[in-house]
Amino acid sequence: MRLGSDHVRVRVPATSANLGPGFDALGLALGIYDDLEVRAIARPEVVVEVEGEGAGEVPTDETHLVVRALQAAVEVAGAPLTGLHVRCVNRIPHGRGLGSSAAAVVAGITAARALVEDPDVLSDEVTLELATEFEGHPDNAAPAVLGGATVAWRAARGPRAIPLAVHADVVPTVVVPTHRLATSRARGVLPAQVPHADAALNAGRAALLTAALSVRPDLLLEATEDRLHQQYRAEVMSASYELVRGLRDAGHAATISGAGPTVLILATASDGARIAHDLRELVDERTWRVLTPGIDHGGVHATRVTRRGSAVSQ
Ligand SMILES: Nc1ncnc2c1ncn2[C@@H]1O[C@H](COP(=O)(O)OP(=O)(O)O)[C@@H](O)[C@H]1O
Ligand SMILES: N[C@@H](CCOP(=O)(O)O)C(=O)O
Repeated sequence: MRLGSDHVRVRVPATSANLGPGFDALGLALGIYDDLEVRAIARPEVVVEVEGEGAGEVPTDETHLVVRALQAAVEVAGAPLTGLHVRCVNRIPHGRGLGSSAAAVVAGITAARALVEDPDVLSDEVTLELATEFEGHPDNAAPAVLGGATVAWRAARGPRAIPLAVHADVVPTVVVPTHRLATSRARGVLPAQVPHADAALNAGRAALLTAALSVRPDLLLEATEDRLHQQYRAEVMSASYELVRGLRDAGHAATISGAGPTVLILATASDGARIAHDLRELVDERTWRVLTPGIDHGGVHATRVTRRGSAVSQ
């Protein structure tokens, strides 16, 4: 296969995974975005420019996560690629449980999809499959690809995901700490086994959560109860865990976002603004940021840039 374009732009959302009981399965796309501009160049070199989150920290050569995912996808498509120039404007904080690594991987694959002649070779399913290989779990990649809320699972034929309707009244708030925690570390403290009663509770709550999110937001507090991962992770994110407990005791549907340490609160619109206001009063603004990003409904989006400067959506 040949390249169909040599210049594309990609916008990819942040994601909050788990949503409490839906460990490695449920996720929600948030209105915080990384923007990328990718050019396939004739010189055999890789140049990466990064502005915003991760600038001066992530590599700027072929080991950059976006480049690795893009190259893997181009290889799947069987298209030739000599060199790359990638410019990233990053707004998704790294290592906070807001799916920055999944966003980088999904953006790279989606850039490849827009660059190659036949984008169908890199369908949503192939994108999810490839992204899950990079990530190790599909729950961030699924909403990053599809937007909105998703249920993702691993089938014998590979990872799969379906969208989940979200009630128009559901409003996410995220409380983002300044400190980071690698997802690998937060996965490393999880036990190999959990009590059967806890597993049973989580199965019930995850099922309830799909209903609460879509038709019964009044049940979000009960539906976001979890005993599978958050209490085990408390030792590596004590302040976040305490904040979740305090918010839940006050009646709010708070959870650790992804592998943490960000805290996610799912509220109804009437409560959302008040919760964000109260949190801004409560937390130390030197160490926490309170954001109400809204839900992203479109998922990752790419445009081909033509020589005349006009763009064609992918
Ligand atoms: N936009 C990006 N560009 C390059 N690398 C990235 C990007 N986003 C994340 N990463 C890599 O992934 C790491 C964070 O991944 P992870 O620990 O899974 O946390 P998160 O919850 O933010 O996904 C970063 O430290 C960086 O190495
Ligand atoms: N299910 C995963 C989700 C990790 O999300 P991230 O945003 O922290 O990368 C987990 O809980 O480990």
